[in-house]
Amino acid sequence: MSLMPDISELLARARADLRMGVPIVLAGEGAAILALSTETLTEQRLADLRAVANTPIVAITARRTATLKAHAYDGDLARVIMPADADVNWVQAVADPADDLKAPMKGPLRTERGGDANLHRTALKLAKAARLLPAVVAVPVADPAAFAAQNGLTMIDHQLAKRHLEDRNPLAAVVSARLPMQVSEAGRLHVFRPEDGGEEHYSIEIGRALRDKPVLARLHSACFTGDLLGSLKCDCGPQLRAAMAQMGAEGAGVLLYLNQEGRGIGLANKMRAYSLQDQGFDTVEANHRLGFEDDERDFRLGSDILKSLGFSSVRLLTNNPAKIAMMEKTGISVVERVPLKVGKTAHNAGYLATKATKSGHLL
Ligand SMILES: Nc1nc2c(ncn2[C@@H]2O[C@H](COP(=O)(O)OP(=O)(O)OP(=O)(O)O)[C@@H](O)[C@H]2O)c(=O)[nH]1
Ligand SMILES: [Zn+2]
Repeated sequence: MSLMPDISELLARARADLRMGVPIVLAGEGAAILALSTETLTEQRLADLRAVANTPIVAITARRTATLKAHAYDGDLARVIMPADADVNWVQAVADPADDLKAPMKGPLRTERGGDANLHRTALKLAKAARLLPAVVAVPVADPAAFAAQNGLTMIDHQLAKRHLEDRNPLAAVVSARLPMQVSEAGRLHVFRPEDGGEEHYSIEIGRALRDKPVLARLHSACFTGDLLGSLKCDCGPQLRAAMAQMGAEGAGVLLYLNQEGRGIGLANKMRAYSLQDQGFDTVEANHRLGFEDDERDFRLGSDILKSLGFSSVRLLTNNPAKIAMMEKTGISVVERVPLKVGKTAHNAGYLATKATKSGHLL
């Protein structure tokens, strides 16, 4: 018998540690690093890191590196060498594009060439999964197991982590209950929880959705600003309401409400992106300047939930061809694409046009 947490539980702990500003230990074969999120870094922790090894690296994604005009010798990421006198402000200016235009970085950034960046790559994936900026400060650490035990830190085995981060966490159906709604009195809300205790996702059944026929379905990614606040910057709120209205009118449908705020980067990062959009960057450029890809969502989640509810075929309400492709690839057949062309405003015309030209959305 062992009460030890497994790798998915340790990764959940590591995400929480990064969010709190506590370092984690990533142990690979023959090498290990101590890593901290740049976003939650303090001068004290930086000094502590330097006491462990006086050679901190700031790992950033190649997207962020391109904006900083540095070399990403590691391909998808770069290991920026910290000058001896660099402080937390310096680290945060590397990681966070908020002041890129106001205070361009002085001098070229030096990045590591050669050596192994695998541990840093995994640390960046963890920062993204923690919905933080994708940037970490890291130093090498000898004897990682003893170091983690002495300091009470979470230690992650790199090989296990790498494999686990590619998989998705199995979802458990937690509870479902009747929910009469304006669009249909026959509603039912199901709550799904990932095994690692991560963010929950919801499925809302409207009317009587038969399992042996294609169901009218929508995979809706959470948009706090659009869904709840009536933001005019996107089309999410009107799309959500139009999808539900159509399901109500047809008498059946299933709405998946996926907690993938900001195309999977989280609300804080989405607001960072909005602030860059006010500096003139479009929705895709803003994501890249922050160090993210255009879209960080995993739509396999949607097919997992549909399958667990017993659906295998859908009429999908979407303008996004990537959602259709992912459904088909993961065993849900899309017999029809039902367009959702609502919610165009003077504020979001540019956003919708960018989605059409850069992300292949159908206008
Ligand atoms: N990063 C980022 N996310 C945004 C921005 N505007 C909206 N979003 C997010 O984009 C997502 C939109 O999701 P959906 O409407 O489900 O997806 P879609 O890819 O537009 O596809 P369809 O609506 O199905 O056509 C939500 O998670 C929003 O929070 C933005 O400017 N930047
Ligand atoms: Zn939105």
